[in-house]
Amino acid sequence: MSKHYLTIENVGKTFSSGPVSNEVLDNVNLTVDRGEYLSIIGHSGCGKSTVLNIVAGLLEATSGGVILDGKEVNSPGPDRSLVFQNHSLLPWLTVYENVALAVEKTQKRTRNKAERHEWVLKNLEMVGMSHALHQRPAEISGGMKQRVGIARALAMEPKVLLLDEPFGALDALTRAHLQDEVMRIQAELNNTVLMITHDVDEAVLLSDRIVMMTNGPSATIGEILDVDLPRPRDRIELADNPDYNRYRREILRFLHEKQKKVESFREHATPTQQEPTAKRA
Ligand SMILES: Nc1ncnc2c1ncn2[C@@H]1O[C@H](COP(=O)(O)OP(=O)(O)OP(=O)(O)O)[C@@H](O)[C@H]1O
Repeated sequence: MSKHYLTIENVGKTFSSGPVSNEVLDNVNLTVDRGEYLSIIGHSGCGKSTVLNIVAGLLEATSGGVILDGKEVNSPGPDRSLVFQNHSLLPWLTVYENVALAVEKTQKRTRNKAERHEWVLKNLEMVGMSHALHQRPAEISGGMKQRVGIARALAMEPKVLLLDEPFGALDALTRAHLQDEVMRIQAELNNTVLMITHDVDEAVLLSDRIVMMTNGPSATIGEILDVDLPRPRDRIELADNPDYNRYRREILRFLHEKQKKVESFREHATPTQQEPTAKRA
């Protein structure tokens, strides 16, 4: 058995539609330790969400598999909670009820009614949403909805928190604020986190390691960067930190090189090759 908390082993994924098949992932191998904050970065369409969805159990790998805390992942489960770019709150429920519903589903055996109530309040307090318990999603801002989504995910006490561009739809100031909140919460809870992002600064600021994916088709892990910056991290101070800037440059270099390869492929491809994400089975 792997000593790692989360293991993604030789994962491949091919989507098929009639005679056309699209090998999105090939031989993805990754291990994540307990309490680690790991980001996945890569060009649009390379297969980042596909990796996350396989870990979430929402998609089945065509080859290989995922092991979390010694158990193979075969379906979605409360040990993995997902936060998407666009909130997925139930619009007819209040902020409190949205979190309470997840707590009812996952904590009934471990907490009694009063404890579950306190737990909902605690998680909403952690993300700074205690003032809006009785409002519905339509009555709060995008940043507030993401906060509630994060509270709901945390309240489930997952073994791994899966974040799919959680700040992607937010304006720059709200995003910065929420990133700081997530760092504070992470310092307190030490969750195991797998996050997808397009944002190089966000990846360096939040992560212990950054996984850089190659472009598809048949995307895999290109490089992994260890981010050895002391915590707590302060975005203003980091702007002048030579290591921070070196990490940023390394990611940008990787992404730039991969982009050049795609452009050169497109320039030299014959018309039948010009659809890099779809190939005949
Ligand atoms: N359910 C599906 N059925 C068929 N093809 C899919 C499915 N999900 C994803 N794909 C294809 O897999 C490829 C990778 O998609 P994915 O969403 O994983 O990429 P991504 O790196 O997360 O992209 P982005 O950064 O733009 O969100 C794309 O070509 C996409 O069209």
